[in-house]
Amino acid sequence: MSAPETDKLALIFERKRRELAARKPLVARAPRPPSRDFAAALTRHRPGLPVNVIAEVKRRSPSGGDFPHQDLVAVARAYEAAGASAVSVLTDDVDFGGSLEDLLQVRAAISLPVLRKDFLVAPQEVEESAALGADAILLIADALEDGPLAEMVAAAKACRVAALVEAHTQEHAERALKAGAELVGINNRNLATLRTDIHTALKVIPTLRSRAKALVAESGLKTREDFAAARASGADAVLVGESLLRDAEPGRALARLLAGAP
Ligand SMILES: O=C(O)c1ccccc1NCC(=O)[C@H](O)[C@H](O)COP(=O)(O)O
Repeated sequence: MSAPETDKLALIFERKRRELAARKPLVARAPRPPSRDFAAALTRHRPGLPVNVIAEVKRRSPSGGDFPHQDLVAVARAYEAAGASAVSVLTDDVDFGGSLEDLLQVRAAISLPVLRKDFLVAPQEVEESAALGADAILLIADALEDGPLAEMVAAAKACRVAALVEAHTQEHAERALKAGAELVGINNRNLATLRTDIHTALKVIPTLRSRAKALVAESGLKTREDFAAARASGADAVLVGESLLRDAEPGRALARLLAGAP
């Protein structure tokens, strides 16, 4: 494996640290809106649905290149109509073509809880995300040391924004719990090599079931069988982006998966 491939996550985090050091603190332009309950959306039992879905919007990704849908608000509205439980918005610009403005616009257009999916490196960014109106943030255990991870989980609790703490291995999932995480995501994508294997989540999630408030299987999920396997492993929700965004109609693609049609 080439160095850039093996080091993708590390490179993103190095860039994020440089960006944070070079900018001024973000100030919200409007009062923080009442937050929407992300944890409840992940754990709500919805009869007839295979699993709760956090449906993702992004313009591109390092592994997937450009996606055909650039109007993220329209896609998010279609996800809501199709039965998504929450929406994830990539706010990283360089690798995903996103922004905080996207997050605000998507949130204003729908009534579901919205996850800020980014590569946050410091408690300041947790506080900024909450002030700007994110209902939830993603933290990546594989890339954060124990101290900063625990500080960021604590910052999220203090400013009442839900923290979904993601890990790619059992070891990092244990670190996430030790840091105080209540919502844990197992990412099937190895963020060093970018390859996905859904068995990653299927193996780790059952070991966490009694220790987390909600569990999420992330990345590489494409079929209703994948959804059912994630649910059977103990996942409350799945996080799905690319397989929906490759469809000419992402909302219809989600509705088909939730309804079980081929
Ligand atoms: O998706 C990438 O290429 C990627 C590269 C480097 C860091 C993170 C990356 N993706 C973040 C995610 O894990 C996904 O956006 C998310 O879990 C949805 O996955 P998918 O359904 O496979 O789009």
